[in-house]
Amino acid sequence: MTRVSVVQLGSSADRNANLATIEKSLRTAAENGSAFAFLPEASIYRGPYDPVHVEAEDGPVLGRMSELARELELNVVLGGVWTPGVDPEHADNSCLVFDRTGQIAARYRKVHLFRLDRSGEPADDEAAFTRPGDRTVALRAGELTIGLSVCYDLRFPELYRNLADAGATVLSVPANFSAYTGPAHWEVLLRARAIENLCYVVAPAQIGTDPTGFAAYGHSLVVDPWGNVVARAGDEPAVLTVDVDPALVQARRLELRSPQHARPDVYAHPARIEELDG
Ligand SMILES: O=C(O)CNC(=O)[C@H](CS)NC(=O)CCC(=O)C(=O)O
Repeated sequence: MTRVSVVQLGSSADRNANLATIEKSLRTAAENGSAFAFLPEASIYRGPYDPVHVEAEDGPVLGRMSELARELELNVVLGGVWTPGVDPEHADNSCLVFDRTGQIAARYRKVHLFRLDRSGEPADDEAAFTRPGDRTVALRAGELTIGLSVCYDLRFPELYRNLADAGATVLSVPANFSAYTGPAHWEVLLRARAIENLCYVVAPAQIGTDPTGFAAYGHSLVVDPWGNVVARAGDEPAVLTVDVDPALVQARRLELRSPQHARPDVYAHPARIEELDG
């Protein structure tokens, strides 16, 4: 068993205030006896893109995250933070994992960039200020293997199958999911990713509206490998603490072997199109 905490935040554009809230949440996670804390996307800063909010790994903000991980002896999965990308106008949206000594143990750069075109509203277009990543990343961490992703990645099941094939038993989906899509899509997609890969899914989320007017859905969730919701938050800040049992992943995968029954060799070819005449 590995105890993990999933943190729900309502981050703002005030980095110092966010860091103070993050610190409190991490202290709660450590007091609860967790080995891991999962933080949502945009934990450190949530607001309009500006190159001043791109964080260097050896800078003060990520340095503070590293110190906290070391002080609390807590592995910290920092959901999504802007790190230096191709140029100052295009950062990477990175998930960084700090181990309990404060070292960065894994880096994943968000592969799928969010775009939403609602009629009558300016498009949400993450690619305007973000460079997409091009590699999947899973982290072996004691008895768990954690597959990394960020927010909009949730809509792409192939990514999670790739992570499960690499041995992931826990899928991490830190989010700043929109309140527009969330009610219909968030829980359904998270539970589907758990069920189709027979993995735990941990999904820390943002709440509230950021200074750009983006309203987040909240409802952080932990799902077990059978698709059951084992913990859920509402629309308030929260620290959800659960025990994750990798033996349950193995047990369910012996009952139901659907991941092994996948036929990527078949899906590699376009469908044959038949015509119904008359
Ligand atoms: O801009 C930042 O600070 C960090 N990036 C985000 O918050 C991104 C782009 S706005 N949010 C999502 O991917 C939401 C996806 C979503 O809501 C859906 O798939 O329906």
